[in-house]
Amino acid sequence: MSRTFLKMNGLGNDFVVIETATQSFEPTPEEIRAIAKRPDSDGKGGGVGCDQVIAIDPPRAEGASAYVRFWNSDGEETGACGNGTRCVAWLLMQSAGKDAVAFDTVAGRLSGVAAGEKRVTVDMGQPGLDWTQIPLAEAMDTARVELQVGPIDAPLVHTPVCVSMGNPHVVFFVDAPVTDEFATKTGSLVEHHPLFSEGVNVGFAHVAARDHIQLKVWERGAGLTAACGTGACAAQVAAVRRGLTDRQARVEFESGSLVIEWRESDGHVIMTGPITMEYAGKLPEPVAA
Ligand SMILES: N[C@H](CCC[C@H](N)C(=O)O)C(=O)O
Repeated sequence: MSRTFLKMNGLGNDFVVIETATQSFEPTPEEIRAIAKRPDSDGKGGGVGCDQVIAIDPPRAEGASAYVRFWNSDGEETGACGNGTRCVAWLLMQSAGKDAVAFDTVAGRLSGVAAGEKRVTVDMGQPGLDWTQIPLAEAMDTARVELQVGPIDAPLVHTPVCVSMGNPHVVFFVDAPVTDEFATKTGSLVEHHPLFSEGVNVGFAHVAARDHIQLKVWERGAGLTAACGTGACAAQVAAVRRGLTDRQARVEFESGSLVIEWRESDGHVIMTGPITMEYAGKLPEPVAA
């Protein structure tokens, strides 16, 4: 029997969401890639098409409503997905008729609360700031990483900040919002730089005001996405570390904004933003190996 899924997005960063209480889902990287492949991306047909695939498994611990797994469209599993976390929190609250929920991921426990019509606030926990938490391949001050891209005497971007939100992020501060082409060219160079032992999500952040960042993210294993929730969290944490923004800021993508607070009291990063339910569908049967 073919498996059902929900197609959702957070500011256009889109997901295929599969609940596994009633259907099994233990995908190979090839199966993830087949699901995530954009239809007609290469004229050879495609799958559903998404940036990430998300599994909502039955809970494994007291107090959690579920255990959640994330995969990038390249087939690799990742530890966090902010926009996806808001979508999962919304689904779990809807099905329980509640306005608060907690669930577990490989990166730890996350909690969400309803924040209005199809809007969710998620506590993303504390950021990882030590080089071993990003992780980096060598000891370094993550607030001023010795890395630059482009000509030595006129680098395109340099001296970024690194932050882990359960997944690795490097944030370059830029004087003006960057184009898709710049983010693609530069981000794809940095994504697999040897300094980042597990790869990295690459953010280009323009601080427009002390409460306003304009951001574009080249995602590890997914490329340029319309928005990136953990990227927005990382950019705000990076900006506060550099003294560029106050503790709460609006992080704006071309597709819309998230509100991110790096809470002074407990160091948790709180993200608020919209979710979109697109449609329900059936997965094609996996090709027999
Ligand atoms: N789109 C996701 C980020 C996925 C991160 C993934 N690209 C990784 O390898 O860490 C978000 O909203 O946070």
